[in-house]
Amino acid sequence: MPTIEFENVTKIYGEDTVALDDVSFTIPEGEFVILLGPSGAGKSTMLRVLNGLTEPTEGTVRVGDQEVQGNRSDVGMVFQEHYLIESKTAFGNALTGALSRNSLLRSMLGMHSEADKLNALEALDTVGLLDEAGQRAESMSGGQKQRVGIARALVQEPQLVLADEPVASLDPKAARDVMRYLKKAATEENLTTITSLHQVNIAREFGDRFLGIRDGEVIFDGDADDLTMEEMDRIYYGDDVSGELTNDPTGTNTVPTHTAADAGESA
Ligand SMILES: Nc1ncnc2c1ncn2[C@@H]1O[C@H](COP(=O)(O)OP(=O)(O)OP(=O)(O)O)[C@@H](O)[C@H]1O
Repeated sequence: MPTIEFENVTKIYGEDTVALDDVSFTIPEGEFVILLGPSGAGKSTMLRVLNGLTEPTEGTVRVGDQEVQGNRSDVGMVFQEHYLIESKTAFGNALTGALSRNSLLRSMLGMHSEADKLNALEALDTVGLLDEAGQRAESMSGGQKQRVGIARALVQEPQLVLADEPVASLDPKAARDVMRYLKKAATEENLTTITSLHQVNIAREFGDRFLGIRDGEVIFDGDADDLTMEEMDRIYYGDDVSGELTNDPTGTNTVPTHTAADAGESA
């Protein structure tokens, strides 16, 4: 699996919306990285630049020794919405991950190779859903559907996995389950994985490394021990406002998305 490298990457939307501001970092192979930051900080843009859906205005993004140019089929994506085909089984949905490797005709005819089928079953096993392989997506829980989404990404045989708020719409227990399986898959396959998350406590449990993004800049780069509550305050509320997270009465530290960034201060 390749190293990821951002070198002085800037992304400006339209005339003057600076989503990424001269961002540089390197992620070694197999690392499980979590992006933290308020709404509008630039996390999704970072993921989109990595899978080639968005082109940087300046700078270079490399996966391995190749510069990212255009959409990549070797990146496994997991989204907040699972985008499963509800009428298909878990197995059928996982198999769609093989589409990018097969011809359109073969795919339309449902002619999947034995290797693809085996891959799909192994991927479902990895996310703990082998017994549910024959169950239709429409009858699965939100957490199970997200795990099928992870299986589908694994069947793609990706070089890296990017997950954009994969547990945002789940309750805390289901969210932990999904993250546990995502981490397990990444560890078993030594997959470099980058996930954006708003649930701070869940993030701390699973991340090897955290990048704190604010106003398009990486203002924190460290592990769970470095990620103190003061650092979290700085990432989510900036240098001016503090104490919001440290005083969180619920103890869940699920970061509200209605931060200053929403009010347009980051644009
Ligand atoms: N397609 C686009 N066109 C114009 N501006 C955009 C576009 N996509 C994002 N932006 C702007 O770029 C900035 C960064 O947005 P981005 O979606 O990357 O943030 P984010 O950290 O992922 O936020 P969230 O947590 O809400 O998903 C914001 O100011 C946003 O409004």
